Amino acid sequence: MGAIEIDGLTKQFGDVVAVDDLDLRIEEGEIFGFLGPNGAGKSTTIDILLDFIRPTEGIVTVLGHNAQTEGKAVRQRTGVLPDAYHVYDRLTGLQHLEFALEMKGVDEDPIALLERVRIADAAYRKAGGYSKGMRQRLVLAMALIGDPDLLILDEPSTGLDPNGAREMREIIRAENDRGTTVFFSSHVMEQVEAVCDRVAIINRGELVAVDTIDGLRDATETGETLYVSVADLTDEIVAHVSELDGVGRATAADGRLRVIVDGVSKFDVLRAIDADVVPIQDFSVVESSLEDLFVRYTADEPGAEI
Ligand SMILES: Nc1ncnc2c1ncn2[C@@H]1O[C@H](COP(=O)(O)OP(=O)(O)OP(=O)(O)O)[C@@H](O)[C@H]1O
Repeated sequence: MGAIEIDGLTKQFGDVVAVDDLDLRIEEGEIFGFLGPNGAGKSTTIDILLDFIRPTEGIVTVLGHNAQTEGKAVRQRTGVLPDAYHVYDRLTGLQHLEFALEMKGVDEDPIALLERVRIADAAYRKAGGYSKGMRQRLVLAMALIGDPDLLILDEPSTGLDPNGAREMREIIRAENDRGTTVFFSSHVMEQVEAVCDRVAIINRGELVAVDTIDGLRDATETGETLYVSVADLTDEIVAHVSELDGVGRATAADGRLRVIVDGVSKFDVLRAIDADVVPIQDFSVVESSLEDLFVRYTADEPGAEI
């Protein structure tokens, strides 16, 4: 049994197809990243997993329960960090936990939960004075009540500084070590690359890739990206390079050309850029990052940036 099984899921809002015939299976014990550009259908899919909205078509099973007919059983065993969450400014962190424990009818030590998300030292402070990252941890602590088998996190790194993002990764790993399956959506590619066993990329509601990050690299022609420095990089140069033979995609990145080579040798492409487009000052070849792969799978226009 997979932790999450999505079969033929479609969701339409009027004319908008938010999710289009999606099939996806997340195994128990995985840390799974769910990626896609703005409007790709991530939150809609998550809302269907939790039965906040109903699918137009398809069947979704979470922890062996039909998400639509057995939503209560799903929610009992699932902890959620929603995209938009609310904390009560006048209640302390501890009071939030006590309230949530009572609502769930669970007898656990609230301080231990706050320790797991590393804000126990702020237990007696009002949440109104918490930083964004502390609020996020507080909501995560509430999600951990009852030791859920599955954690669903919608953009858990939003608003966190690099230290906060690293600590969020450590918390995700620690929960996973306790046996929890983690399914999270994110735009922060480094975060996903550092922590996920597998990822799915969706674009315009459709699944475009699902694999390990190494698997995604292997599935692209070279798994490598060329970075080329030229004197004055303009949109015209990017467009011209995009049209060269053997160029899968060309974009501008930090003042350099980022070129994904498709089916020919990197040197042929470098030679063509130098001879036909613009003199090359310098170049480097790097293993494709998840961000490179994401651009490759989701950019609809040549030269488009994420
Ligand atoms: N309640 C709704 N009514 C109409 N259209 C909706 C509704 N909810 C979502 N959509 C549309 O469905 C598509 C998918 O939206 P969704 O929020 O699932 O994307 P997302 O991948 O979570 O995006 P983001 O990364 O920006 O949060 C978008 O075109 C969005 O406008």
